[in-house]
Amino acid sequence: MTGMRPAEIRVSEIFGPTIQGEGALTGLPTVFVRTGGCDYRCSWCDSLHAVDSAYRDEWRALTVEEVWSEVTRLSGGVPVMVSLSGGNPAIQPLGELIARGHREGYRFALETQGSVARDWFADLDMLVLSPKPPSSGMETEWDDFDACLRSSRGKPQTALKIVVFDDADYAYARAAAARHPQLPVYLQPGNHTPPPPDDDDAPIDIDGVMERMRWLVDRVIADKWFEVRVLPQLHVLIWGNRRGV
Ligand SMILES: C[S@@+](CC[C@H](N)C(=O)[O-])C[C@H]1O[C@@H](n2cnc3c(N)ncnc32)[C@H](O)[C@@H]1O
Ligand SMILES: Nc1nc2[nH]cc(C(=O)O)c2c(=O)[nH]1
Ligand code: SF4
Ligand SMILES: [Mg+2]
Repeated sequence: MTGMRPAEIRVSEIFGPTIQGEGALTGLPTVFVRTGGCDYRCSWCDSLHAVDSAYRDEWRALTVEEVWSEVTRLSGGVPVMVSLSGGNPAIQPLGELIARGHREGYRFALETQGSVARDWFADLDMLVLSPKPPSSGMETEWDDFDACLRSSRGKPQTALKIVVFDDADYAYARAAAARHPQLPVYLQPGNHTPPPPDDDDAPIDIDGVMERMRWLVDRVIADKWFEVRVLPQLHVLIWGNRRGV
């Protein structure tokens, strides 16, 4: 139809290139497109500025072309990995953006909790499914999670990435891994200090992250869980919970 504005993407921030700080692609130069809005409210979410509607004023409704011009400007036109995160990026119309970037040789990873499935998951290069353990206060609907896996049609590289704070979370991660024996599993120690609204540079509890890291390593070794990978959030070790890195 003529005169219709193309579908808009609700964007909280676009930043980078920085290094991917989490999971299988840790260390890889990446541009982040962080969308605004989430169907979850994890008690320890470290990206509340992309979740809480108190931050709505900061979010922008952008067309694919507008998002794309920021991504290419940031990367200097050189193809790079683009991570679609949020919030829950699955609630945004991102299929066209992925097609646009692929035409220019960019690659796309998506981070989602697995609550909303989209056909365009099959067009991703990497799908990171991060179901939420008990400490988050959220309940996993495994039917929805399985729908996400079906939508991807086995095309993108796919991984499970689970945040662990305590014993109950660890047991949840074990059960989630057992449900999906075909998926590589990444365990990520939780960081307990989400940024207070106006202070990006608030110190994070690195000692706590390191303590949970040592505890997690001990747990997986004691259980002879030898297929798992245990990784801290590298960007948090380097920059704390600062935005834009
Ligand atoms: C902010 S979320 C956005 C994407 C999507 N909503 C999700 O949760 O997968 C990106 C990643 O950060 C993780 N994360 C959020 N808060 C965290 C915290 N306090 N400590 C460690 N990881 C955290 C999430 O579990 C997820 O794997
Ligand atoms: N460097 C860096 N790596 C990340 N990996 C996942 C992130 C996220 O918040 O989704 C993130 C982030 O915000 N920064
Ligand atoms: S699902 Fe992700 S973005 Fe949403 S509240 Fe939980 S950690 Fe934050
Ligand atoms: Mg983060």
